[in-house]
Amino acid sequence: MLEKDQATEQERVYRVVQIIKNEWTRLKEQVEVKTKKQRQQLKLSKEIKISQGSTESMWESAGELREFEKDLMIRDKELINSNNRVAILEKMQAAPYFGRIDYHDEDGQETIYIGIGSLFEENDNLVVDWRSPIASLYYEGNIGDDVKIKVGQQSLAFTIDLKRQFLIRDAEIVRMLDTDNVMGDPYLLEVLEGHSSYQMGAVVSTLQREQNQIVRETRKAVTLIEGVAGSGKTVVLMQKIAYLLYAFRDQLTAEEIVLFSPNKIFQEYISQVLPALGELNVDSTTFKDFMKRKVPQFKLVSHQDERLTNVALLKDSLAFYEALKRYAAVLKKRYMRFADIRFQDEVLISKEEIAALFYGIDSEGSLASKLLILQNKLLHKINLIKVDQLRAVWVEEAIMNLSNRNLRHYELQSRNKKAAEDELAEQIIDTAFEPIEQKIEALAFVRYQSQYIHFLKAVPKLVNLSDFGLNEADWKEHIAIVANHVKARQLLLEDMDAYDTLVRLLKGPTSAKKYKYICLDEVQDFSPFQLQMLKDSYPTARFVMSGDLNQNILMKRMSFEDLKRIFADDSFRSFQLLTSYRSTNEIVQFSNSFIEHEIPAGNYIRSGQKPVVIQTEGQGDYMDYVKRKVEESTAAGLRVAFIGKNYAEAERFSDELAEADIAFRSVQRDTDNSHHPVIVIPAQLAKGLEFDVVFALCQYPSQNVIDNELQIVYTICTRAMHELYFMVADREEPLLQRVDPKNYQLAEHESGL
Ligand SMILES: Nc1ncnc2c1ncn2[C@@H]1O[C@H](COP(=O)(O)OP(=O)(O)OP(=O)(O)O)[C@@H](O)[C@H]1O
Repeated sequence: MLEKDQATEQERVYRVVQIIKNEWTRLKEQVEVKTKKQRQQLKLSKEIKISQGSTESMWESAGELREFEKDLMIRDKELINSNNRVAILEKMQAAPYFGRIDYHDEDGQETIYIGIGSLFEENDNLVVDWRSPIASLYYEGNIGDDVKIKVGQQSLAFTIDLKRQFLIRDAEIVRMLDTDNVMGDPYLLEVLEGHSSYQMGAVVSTLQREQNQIVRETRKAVTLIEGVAGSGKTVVLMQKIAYLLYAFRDQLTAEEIVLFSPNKIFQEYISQVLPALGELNVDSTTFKDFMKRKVPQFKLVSHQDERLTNVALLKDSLAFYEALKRYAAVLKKRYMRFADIRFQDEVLISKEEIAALFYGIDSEGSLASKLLILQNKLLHKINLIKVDQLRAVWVEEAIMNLSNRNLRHYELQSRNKKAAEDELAEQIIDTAFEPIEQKIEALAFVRYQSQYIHFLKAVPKLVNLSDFGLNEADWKEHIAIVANHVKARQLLLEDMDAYDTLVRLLKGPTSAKKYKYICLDEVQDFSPFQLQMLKDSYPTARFVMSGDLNQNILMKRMSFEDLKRIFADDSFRSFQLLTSYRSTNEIVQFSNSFIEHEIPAGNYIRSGQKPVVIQTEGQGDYMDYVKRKVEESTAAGLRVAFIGKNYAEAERFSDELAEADIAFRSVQRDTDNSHHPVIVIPAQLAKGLEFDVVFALCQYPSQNVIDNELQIVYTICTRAMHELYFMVADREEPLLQRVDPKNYQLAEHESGL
């Protein structure tokens, strides 16, 4: 029966693919023509700019220019949409859809096919976009289920008669399956049993019901996707971005979304997910890069010590953020650091005068608005000074120094020597004062760096240092370090955050970008300060965050309490994903030994071999065993990662591997290339990634205490999809003591098997 069906389905695939091809060819031609036209228009608009000669023609062409630019922008949008569509159609030519649902209600029976984009032939909907409301049926139900879905404001109920999944490659149906409740989701299993890859792909055909519900929730201003390792938090976040772009396509563009990832390796790992769904222009960045762009005058320096110091913990905290805000409020009354405004090596308006003007302003508004008033007052003052300067000696000298030709030109224009000289003097003064006015407009009369150091000095009065295990002497010592950094034009990330926040409090919001959605993956690695800062910098933005507070590698920085405080005024919804799709049941069980609190059980999806414990002390040559396993794995096309608890341990093991003559690549920085079948990597850089085979390097005696060791080990183990090897010095290792012996096996070289 299914075979006969397959022939019919294959016929349909051919027909649909032909229609896709036709649309693709047509659209691609259109895009080429449009791009060419746009280039010509751009050239034209440049020429118009150049022709801006006399005042009159300048106004004419400025109007013209605006028209052109408006037109270009609309065209640009169209072009972006067409480009996205071409990308989707290109993918759909190979696999036009992945699912079919037959359903009925009292009005009759319907069949829909679901793919990554929609396709019409006249009024016939040949493929339905996976993000459309009706496509929810595919994710929400199975044969025989009555499923309610929301279409606009309406809630509709349908009964599902058939759920068919396709695997189509190059327009050929490779496999086709009718699924029911009993079988579960065989496709999912097949996908999960496959090998890891260097880049994550889109997950649309096997998105699970609980994931689909998160993807489609759009009402709340803040969404937190919480879940155990490997439960698809990143998958859901990415699919959600694609969903938002579809659901709000009339109001939201890709440029209005920003996606933060924890590091560059991860950024690259997920970089193809959205393009695979036809969304090409979402801004993806790491927080470090984002800050580097915001504070370009400083170089970013990293901590010498991997551990988060108490000082860093303080600077990452909400208490520090609030201290900064309180400090800014005090600045309205005192402590502002102004610089003299100078002209021709002389003080034009002294810092004392500026301060008197500033504190004399009676304003209930923010510090920034008070500074704006000061700015206007200063500009006004400059205007008065300019009038005063009309007869100044330096102006007369400048006129004298002008060539006769220039002078003649002015005299001819005004036909009056006196008026010509006045006009000239004004021009000379305007030019001379322009840089000063620009500085005032840029609020450059505030000494931001000195103000920041002054804030740091005030911190002991604003924060209880002892809450962070610090005393005044520690703090003083730290200020000296920051002052040296500033002198050398460099800052630590947390100083960049605080410095930029102080500048924002002084200048008001300065960012040109207006993000409507801010998406954060691995939110637990952000500091509360950073999150609050994003929230205040983009007050109208909505937030979608995903994270696992069990994997708080960078110490307990973000807590639920912090999140609740930051988003206290917003509608907030958090979801929990409890099933790990990445790792085998055995790996999940083993890894759970490192979680200190109770976790609700998720579903077990698939089985594999028990994790293997390798003892490195007194058990013969374990490196022979490691070498054999690596060779077997790479021969089978599996990717292997040796993951250390920190940079030093990864480096120590790199030496051992090199000695054992095993080919590998060491990844020690987030700009290193991680594309190699065998890598050695510290946990900090492996977050979010996954490998077929993982060796957890826990055999080294700790040289210094590792904070959050359990969370780090949990993260390491949960990077494994199929095989986990846990390397310890011996069975007395406290970490191993946490694991029930029935959840692991010993390496063959030890058990003598
Ligand atoms: N519905 C699904 N269908 C197929 N694969 C899935 C599904 N959900 C998750 N996966 C796969 O499971 C793996 C883990 O997903 P993902 O990286 O999104 O999890 P995570 O919760 O972000 O993990 P971690 O917190 O450990 O980084 C990926 O390979 C992903 O493709």
